Amino acid sequence: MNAIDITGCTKKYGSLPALNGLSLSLPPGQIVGLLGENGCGKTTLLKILAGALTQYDGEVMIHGQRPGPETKAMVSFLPDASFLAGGVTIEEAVAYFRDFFFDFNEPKCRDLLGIFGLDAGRKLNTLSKGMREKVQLSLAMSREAKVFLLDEPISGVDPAAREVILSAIVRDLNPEALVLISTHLIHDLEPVLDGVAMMRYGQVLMADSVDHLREVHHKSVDELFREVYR
Ligand SMILES: Nc1ncnc2c1ncn2[C@@H]1O[C@H](COP(=O)(O)OP(=O)(O)OP(=O)(O)O)[C@@H](O)[C@H]1O
Repeated sequence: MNAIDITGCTKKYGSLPALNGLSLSLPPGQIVGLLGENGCGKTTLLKILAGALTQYDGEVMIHGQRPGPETKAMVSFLPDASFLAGGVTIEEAVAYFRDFFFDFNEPKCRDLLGIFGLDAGRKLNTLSKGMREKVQLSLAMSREAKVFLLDEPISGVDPAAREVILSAIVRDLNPEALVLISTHLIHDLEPVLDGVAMMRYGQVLMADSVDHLREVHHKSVDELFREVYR
Protein backbone atom coordinates (compact mmCIF):
# COMPACT_ATOMS: atom_id res chain seq x y z
CA MET A 1 0.00 0.00 0.00
CA ASN A 2 1.24 3.49 -0.80
CA ALA A 3 2.04 5.84 2.07
CA ILE A 4 0.35 8.66 0.15
CA ASP A 5 -2.19 8.51 -2.68
CA ILE A 6 -3.60 11.79 -3.95
CA THR A 7 -5.91 11.99 -6.96
CA GLY A 8 -7.25 15.20 -8.48
CA CYS A 9 -6.82 17.35 -5.38
CA THR A 10 -7.98 20.94 -5.74
CA LYS A 11 -7.77 23.51 -2.97
CA LYS A 12 -8.95 27.06 -3.49
CA TYR A 13 -8.42 30.10 -1.29
CA GLY A 14 -11.32 32.28 -2.45
CA SER A 15 -11.49 31.75 -6.20
CA LEU A 16 -7.75 31.12 -6.69
CA PRO A 17 -6.61 27.49 -6.76
CA ALA A 18 -3.52 26.78 -4.66
CA LEU A 19 -3.76 23.12 -5.71
CA ASN A 20 -5.22 22.46 -9.13
CA GLY A 21 -6.14 18.80 -9.67
CA LEU A 22 -2.91 17.55 -8.13
CA SER A 23 -2.14 13.82 -8.18
CA LEU A 24 0.77 12.14 -6.41
CA SER A 25 1.46 8.64 -5.11
CA LEU A 26 4.44 7.84 -2.89
CA PRO A 27 5.34 4.42 -1.49
CA PRO A 28 6.69 4.09 2.06
CA GLY A 29 10.38 3.79 2.89
CA GLN A 30 11.83 6.82 1.18
CA ILE A 31 12.86 10.44 1.64
CA VAL A 32 11.28 12.70 -0.96
CA GLY A 33 11.99 16.36 -1.67
CA LEU A 34 8.95 18.47 -2.50
CA LEU A 35 10.30 21.16 -4.81
CA GLY A 36 8.88 24.18 -6.58
CA GLU A 37 8.76 27.94 -6.83
CA ASN A 38 7.26 30.24 -4.20
CA GLY A 39 3.49 29.92 -4.13
CA CYS A 40 3.24 26.68 -6.14
CA GLY A 41 1.31 24.98 -3.31
CA LYS A 42 3.87 22.99 -1.29
CA THR A 43 2.69 24.21 2.13
CA THR A 44 -0.96 23.80 1.13
CA LEU A 45 -0.32 20.19 0.11
CA LEU A 46 1.52 19.39 3.35
CA LYS A 47 -1.25 20.98 5.43
CA ILE A 48 -3.89 18.86 3.69
CA LEU A 49 -1.85 15.69 4.27
CA ALA A 50 -1.36 16.70 7.91
CA GLY A 51 -5.11 17.12 8.38
CA ALA A 52 -4.68 20.84 9.14
CA LEU A 53 -6.70 21.92 6.07
CA THR A 54 -9.92 19.97 5.68
CA GLN A 55 -11.74 21.83 2.89
CA TYR A 56 -10.59 20.54 -0.50
CA ASP A 57 -11.83 18.52 -3.49
CA GLY A 58 -10.41 15.23 -4.73
CA GLU A 59 -9.15 12.14 -2.98
CA VAL A 60 -6.37 12.17 -0.41
CA MET A 61 -5.29 8.94 1.27
CA ILE A 62 -2.58 8.25 3.84
CA HIS A 63 -1.96 4.53 4.26
CA GLY A 64 -5.43 4.01 2.84
CA GLN A 65 -7.24 6.48 5.12
CA ARG A 66 -8.52 10.02 4.61
CA PRO A 67 -6.77 12.68 6.71
CA GLY A 68 -8.36 12.66 10.18
CA PRO A 69 -7.67 11.51 13.72
CA GLU A 70 -6.38 8.07 12.61
CA THR A 71 -3.89 9.52 10.14
CA LYS A 72 -2.81 12.29 12.54
CA ALA A 73 -1.68 9.52 14.91
CA MET A 74 0.75 8.22 12.28
CA VAL A 75 1.81 11.55 10.72
CA SER A 76 4.44 13.84 12.22
CA PHE A 77 4.02 17.34 10.77
CA LEU A 78 6.62 20.06 11.10
CA PRO A 79 5.01 23.33 9.90
CA ASP A 80 7.07 26.18 8.48
CA ALA A 81 6.11 28.52 11.33
CA SER A 82 6.87 27.96 15.00
CA PHE A 83 4.33 25.53 16.47
CA LEU A 84 5.37 25.98 20.09
CA ALA A 85 4.61 28.89 22.41
CA GLY A 86 7.69 31.09 22.84
CA GLY A 87 7.60 31.24 26.64
CA VAL A 88 8.10 27.50 27.21
CA THR A 89 11.46 25.88 27.81
CA ILE A 90 12.85 23.08 25.64
CA GLU A 91 12.23 20.76 28.62
CA GLU A 92 8.56 21.78 28.72
CA ALA A 93 8.26 21.24 24.97
CA VAL A 94 9.66 17.72 25.41
CA ALA A 95 7.09 17.09 28.18
CA TYR A 96 4.33 18.32 25.87
CA PHE A 97 5.34 15.81 23.20
CA ARG A 98 5.59 13.04 25.83
CA ASP A 99 2.02 13.78 26.96
CA PHE A 100 0.46 14.25 23.53
CA PHE A 101 2.11 11.63 21.33
CA PHE A 102 2.04 7.98 22.36
CA ASP A 103 4.74 7.25 19.74
CA PHE A 104 7.20 9.87 21.09
CA ASN A 105 10.68 8.42 21.57
CA GLU A 106 12.05 10.67 24.32
CA PRO A 107 15.59 9.19 24.47
CA LYS A 108 15.93 9.80 20.72
CA CYS A 109 14.79 13.40 21.16
CA ARG A 110 17.26 14.02 24.01
CA ASP A 111 19.98 12.47 21.90
CA LEU A 112 19.21 14.82 18.99
CA LEU A 113 19.04 17.87 21.29
CA GLY A 114 22.47 16.83 22.63
CA ILE A 115 23.89 16.49 19.11
CA PHE A 116 22.62 19.99 18.33
CA GLY A 117 24.11 21.31 21.59
CA LEU A 118 20.80 22.61 22.90
CA ASP A 119 20.39 23.23 26.63
CA ALA A 120 16.95 21.92 27.72
CA GLY A 121 16.54 24.75 30.26
CA ARG A 122 16.48 27.47 27.57
CA LYS A 123 13.21 29.20 26.73
CA LEU A 124 12.24 29.00 23.07
CA ASN A 125 11.86 32.78 22.75
CA THR A 126 15.51 33.22 23.71
CA LEU A 127 16.69 31.01 20.84
CA SER A 128 17.69 32.08 17.34
CA LYS A 129 15.55 31.00 14.35
CA GLY A 130 18.00 28.24 13.45
CA MET A 131 18.18 26.98 17.06
CA ARG A 132 14.37 26.91 17.27
CA GLU A 133 14.25 24.95 14.04
CA LYS A 134 16.65 22.41 15.53
CA VAL A 135 14.40 22.02 18.60
CA GLN A 136 11.26 21.57 16.51
CA LEU A 137 12.99 19.14 14.17
CA SER A 138 14.32 17.11 17.15
CA LEU A 139 10.77 16.85 18.50
CA ALA A 140 9.08 16.07 15.17
CA MET A 141 11.65 13.45 14.12
CA SER A 142 11.45 11.67 17.48
CA ARG A 143 7.97 10.36 16.89
CA GLU A 144 7.81 6.79 15.60
CA ALA A 145 5.59 8.03 12.79
CA LYS A 146 4.86 6.34 9.47
CA VAL A 147 4.84 9.64 7.57
CA PHE A 148 6.92 12.74 8.31
CA LEU A 149 5.89 16.01 6.66
CA LEU A 150 8.57 18.67 7.01
CA ASP A 151 7.89 22.15 5.66
CA GLU A 152 11.17 23.99 5.00
CA PRO A 153 12.78 22.38 8.05
CA ILE A 154 16.27 23.89 7.85
CA SER A 155 15.88 27.23 6.10
CA GLY A 156 17.24 29.13 9.13
CA VAL A 157 20.14 26.79 9.84
CA ASP A 158 23.64 27.82 8.81
CA PRO A 159 25.04 25.86 5.84
CA ALA A 160 27.80 24.19 7.87
CA ALA A 161 25.28 22.73 10.32
CA ARG A 162 22.84 21.50 7.67
CA GLU A 163 24.83 18.35 6.94
CA VAL A 164 24.94 17.38 10.63
CA ILE A 165 21.22 17.96 10.92
CA LEU A 166 20.38 15.98 7.82
CA SER A 167 22.48 13.01 8.87
CA ALA A 168 20.84 13.17 12.31
CA ILE A 169 17.41 13.15 10.67
CA VAL A 170 18.06 10.09 8.55
CA ARG A 171 19.91 8.19 11.29
CA ASP A 172 17.72 5.57 13.00
CA LEU A 173 14.84 6.37 10.69
CA ASN A 174 12.27 3.60 10.40
CA PRO A 175 13.03 2.08 6.96
CA GLU A 176 9.29 1.90 6.32
CA ALA A 177 8.70 5.61 6.97
CA LEU A 178 7.99 8.15 4.25
CA VAL A 179 9.63 11.54 4.77
CA LEU A 180 8.31 14.34 2.56
CA ILE A 181 10.39 17.52 2.84
CA SER A 182 9.46 20.79 1.16
CA THR A 183 12.59 22.77 0.42
CA HIS A 184 14.36 25.36 -1.68
CA LEU A 185 17.72 24.00 -0.46
CA ILE A 186 17.94 21.28 -3.09
CA HIS A 187 21.71 21.20 -3.19
CA ASP A 188 21.93 20.64 0.58
CA LEU A 189 19.20 18.04 0.67
CA GLU A 190 20.08 16.12 -2.47
CA PRO A 191 22.51 13.70 -0.72
CA VAL A 192 19.73 12.34 1.54
CA LEU A 193 16.90 12.27 -1.00
CA ASP A 194 15.65 9.07 -2.63
CA GLY A 195 13.08 10.88 -4.76
CA VAL A 196 11.72 14.27 -5.72
CA ALA A 197 8.31 15.67 -6.62
CA MET A 198 8.50 18.91 -8.58
CA MET A 199 5.47 21.17 -8.39
CA ARG A 200 4.24 24.05 -10.50
CA TYR A 201 0.95 25.99 -10.38
CA GLY A 202 -0.67 23.60 -7.92
CA GLN A 203 0.22 20.41 -9.78
CA VAL A 204 3.02 17.85 -9.72
CA LEU A 205 5.12 18.33 -12.87
CA MET A 206 7.33 15.34 -12.29
CA ALA A 207 7.85 12.74 -9.55
CA ASP A 208 10.71 10.30 -9.83
CA SER A 209 13.59 8.67 -8.02
CA VAL A 210 16.79 10.70 -7.78
CA ASP A 211 18.81 7.83 -9.29
CA HIS A 212 16.51 7.57 -12.29
CA LEU A 213 16.51 11.33 -12.88
CA ARG A 214 20.32 11.43 -12.77
CA GLU A 215 20.55 8.42 -15.11
CA VAL A 216 18.15 9.85 -17.69
CA HIS A 217 19.21 13.50 -17.59
CA HIS A 218 22.89 13.09 -16.63
CA LYS A 219 22.46 15.99 -14.21
CA SER A 220 22.15 16.52 -10.49
CA VAL A 221 18.63 17.23 -9.22
CA ASP A 222 19.81 20.74 -8.40
CA GLU A 223 20.86 21.34 -12.04
CA LEU A 224 17.68 19.74 -13.36
CA PHE A 225 15.55 21.90 -11.08
CA ARG A 226 17.21 25.08 -12.37
CA GLU A 227 16.55 23.94 -15.93
CA VAL A 228 12.90 23.01 -15.37
CA TYR A 229 12.10 26.28 -13.61
CA ARG A 230 14.14 28.60 -15.83
N1 LIG B 1 -4.37 31.48 3.92
C1 LIG B 1 -4.32 31.80 2.63
N2 LIG B 1 -5.20 32.67 2.10
C2 LIG B 1 -5.18 32.99 0.78
N3 LIG B 1 -4.28 32.51 -0.10
C3 LIG B 1 -3.36 31.65 0.38
C4 LIG B 1 -3.33 31.25 1.76
N4 LIG B 1 -2.30 30.37 1.93
C5 LIG B 1 -1.72 30.24 0.71
N5 LIG B 1 -2.35 31.00 -0.22
C6 LIG B 1 -2.00 31.07 -1.66
O1 LIG B 1 -1.95 29.74 -2.17
C7 LIG B 1 -0.86 29.60 -3.07
C8 LIG B 1 0.04 28.47 -2.59
O2 LIG B 1 0.66 28.85 -1.38
P1 LIG B 1 1.61 27.86 -0.56
O3 LIG B 1 1.95 28.52 0.73
O4 LIG B 1 0.99 26.51 -0.51
O5 LIG B 1 2.91 27.82 -1.53
P2 LIG B 1 4.38 27.29 -1.28
O6 LIG B 1 4.74 26.46 -2.48
O7 LIG B 1 4.48 26.61 0.05
O8 LIG B 1 5.24 28.61 -1.30
P3 LIG B 1 6.68 28.99 -0.61
O9 LIG B 1 7.73 28.25 -1.39
O10 LIG B 1 6.77 30.47 -0.83
O11 LIG B 1 6.61 28.61 0.84
C9 LIG B 1 -0.19 30.96 -3.15
O12 LIG B 1 -0.70 31.63 -4.29
C10 LIG B 1 -0.64 31.66 -1.89
O13 LIG B 1 -0.73 33.06 -2.11
